[in-house]
Amino acid sequence: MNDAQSVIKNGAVAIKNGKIIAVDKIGKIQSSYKANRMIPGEGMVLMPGLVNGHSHSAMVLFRGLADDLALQDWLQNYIFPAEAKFVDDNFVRVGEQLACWEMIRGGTTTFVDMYFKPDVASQVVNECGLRAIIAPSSIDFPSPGFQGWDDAFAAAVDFVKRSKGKNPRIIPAIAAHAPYTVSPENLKQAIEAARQYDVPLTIHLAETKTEVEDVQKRYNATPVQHLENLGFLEPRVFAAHVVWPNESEIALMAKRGIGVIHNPDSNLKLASAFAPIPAMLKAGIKVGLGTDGAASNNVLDMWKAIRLTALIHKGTTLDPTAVPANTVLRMATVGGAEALGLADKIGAIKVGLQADLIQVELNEPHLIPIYNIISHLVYAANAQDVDTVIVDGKVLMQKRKMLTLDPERIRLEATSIADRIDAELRPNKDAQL
Ligand SMILES: CSC[C@H]1O[C@@H](n2cnc3c(O)ncnc32)[C@H](O)[C@@H]1O
Ligand SMILES: [Zn+2]
Repeated sequence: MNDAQSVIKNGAVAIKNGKIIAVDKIGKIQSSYKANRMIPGEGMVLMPGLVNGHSHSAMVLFRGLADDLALQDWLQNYIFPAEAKFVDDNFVRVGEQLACWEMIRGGTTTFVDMYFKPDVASQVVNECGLRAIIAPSSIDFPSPGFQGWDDAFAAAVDFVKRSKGKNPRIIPAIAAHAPYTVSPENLKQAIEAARQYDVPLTIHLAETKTEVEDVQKRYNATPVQHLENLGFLEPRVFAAHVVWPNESEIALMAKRGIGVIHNPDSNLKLASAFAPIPAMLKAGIKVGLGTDGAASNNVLDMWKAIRLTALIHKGTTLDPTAVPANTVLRMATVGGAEALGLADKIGAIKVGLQADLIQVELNEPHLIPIYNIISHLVYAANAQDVDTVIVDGKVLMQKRKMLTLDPERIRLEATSIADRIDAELRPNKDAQL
């Protein structure tokens, strides 16, 4: 994922103080460096860790709770009520641990968490060793722990002020839910705070046709144009979904330099439609990939997002070259890093970048033979093939064994929370079965 997209056979990487200091053939690396620790890589590909640009991590505890619904019905009638009832510190602690376990297992090394209880989320991220943008989310009506926008937003800004620059792996950010749930005045507050504290800002944008119609009716503008009218669009902003932009909005997003995070699984499951990714890439928009939360996916599996991205746009455009394999792999790594404003730190195997790397095993039958490694990573590999995960030079998983989290304890705690949710939401579950 360097500029030339080079593939080095029998390569090696030297890491010092969490950074990549050399990339070359193994012979050259071994003759130039003496390592305290060597991680073997025979039969594996070493690649940059995956960048999940949009998730609501702790929602893993709502996985499978409400399927086969359209976004507004899903949110208003199932997810918001469940969040009001169950999301507290313990829910986020256990949910975040479960999400981090799933993401490390599948080779994600950086993720964006747009959710609640950012201090709890940050503690889990700090302990498990991943890299994250933690974006506590504000919305105009009551959300877990808050009455409405004012107190939620004040707490989010307080989190940003307290945590900025404290931990190089945790980047605080501002998040406003969406143009249909946040007033124009509050959207302006959000971008002003992001500017004042020099942090990223994320938002759900143009996700459904209903949103476009609603925003048009209320503000006499389509969603992206509405944000432009508020002076909201600039390179620190990255928007999730953007399924329904018109041509002039695509040009506008490119001109303003905002990032877009494509979430194909969620867009298909909530029947939102297909985002015009080929047109956005052609316009020069920085496009990354995300999973969205596990209540609308239902897994935090970037390989699934990669595969879907490579396939669906061929189908919608009737063009097999619409989004080629190397472009999709770029979107899942360095392209995502660019969209999040992190390309100076992560996304590629390049000297000077942080050592956020994964090893993918190539010995399973679905990966034999190998003519083209990029083809395999996009069209054939899956999360179970990830063998080793390294972030900032620290090994978080090796030989598929989690080194920084306790899966057995997480499984027990997650199951016990889910049992309580199930008992409250479906008291007569056994009778239904
Ligand atoms: C205030 S941001 C967190 C908020 O967003 C909800 N959410 C999860 N997925 C989506 C989506 O695809 N579109 C809009 N909102 C979504 C989540 O449940 C939280 O309440
Ligand atoms: Zn989302």
